Amino acid sequence: MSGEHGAHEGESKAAAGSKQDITAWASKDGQFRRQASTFRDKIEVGGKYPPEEGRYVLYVSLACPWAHRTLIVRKLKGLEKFIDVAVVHAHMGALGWSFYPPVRDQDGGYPKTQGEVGEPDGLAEVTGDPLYKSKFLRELYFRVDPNYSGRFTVPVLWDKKTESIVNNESSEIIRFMNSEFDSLLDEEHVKLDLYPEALRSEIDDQNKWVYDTVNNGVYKSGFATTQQAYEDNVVPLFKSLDRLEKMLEGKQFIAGDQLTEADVRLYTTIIRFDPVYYNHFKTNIGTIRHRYPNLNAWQKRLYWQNDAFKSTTNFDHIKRHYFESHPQINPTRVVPVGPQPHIEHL
Ligand SMILES: N[C@@H](CCC(=O)N[C@@H](CS)C(=O)NCC(=O)O)C(=O)O
Repeated sequence: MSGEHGAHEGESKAAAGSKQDITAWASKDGQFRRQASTFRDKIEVGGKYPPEEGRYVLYVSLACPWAHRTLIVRKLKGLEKFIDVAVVHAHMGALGWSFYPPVRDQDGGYPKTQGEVGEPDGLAEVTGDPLYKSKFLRELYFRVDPNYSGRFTVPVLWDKKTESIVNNESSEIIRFMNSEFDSLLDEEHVKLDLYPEALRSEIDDQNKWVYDTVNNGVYKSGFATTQQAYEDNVVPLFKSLDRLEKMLEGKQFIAGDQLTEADVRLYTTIIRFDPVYYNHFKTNIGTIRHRYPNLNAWQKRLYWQNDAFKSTTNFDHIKRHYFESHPQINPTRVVPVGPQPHIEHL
């Protein structure tokens, strides 16, 4: 279950020091490498973190595809009474995720540093930090480990009882959400198994290449700072989309004939593709809606026919986050109006 983000751990440690500008993403060779997550405990029956009503809080950004996975699975499995949700603001500045809008410069733009708490700016669904009224997500990490030197990422699954982080790796969080609450759920939610025994090897296989070339592939294309690094990633990304398009021919779901975590993990990238990645990350060999009819139909079915997908998809947060938070890519921070609609109707 581990290892999704394990490949390049040491590499970005230095770049992740709290004095560094955390928006300096790429390595010297122009390639973006995602750092491994640090907190890797699990919720489990009889374990240190047992399933218990009202005990946990999931800190998320509605913009973030990794956090989005956990929100979808929380809804699909009916875990609302066990796990509350806290939502950060969409803008991420040099100090990382914040629970408040940043203070704007006199000209209305965002300042380079972001130490101050700004006025509410009308972005709906930002909850702030319900537990500690923190200004920045980093405060939670330092609460647990004052010497923490990794990145301050969402999602964070927080335990109210021990005041600690259970886990900050989405691929693991969705796995224990899928199984470890079952003894406390109604039949319908127990029945929904997103990682069924019979499909595990198929799902594991797909997870590997989909993670590397699609989920992370869009970031590796978008954060590349050399032509070579960009092309080295954007081409495999579209090869994988072509492959997924073929896999979905005459099929409803990615793995087997049922909804699984493979659908959840792919959806959070595909739903952001036309509205954001296509132009912001220059992944513009084609759009989902024009080049990939099967993928488009698949994302529309999930969005329009399953509330766990629709109710957790917030295009305001998604668009504002990317276009406003990466000045090295979009210095004006102007947010494009299209595509219209963000997702086509069925
Ligand atoms: N290992 C993580 C990756 C999470 C991640 O990279 N989240 C991004 C937002 S989409 C983040 O919080 N980045 C902040 C940073 O790296 O400083 C997971 O899948 O849970």
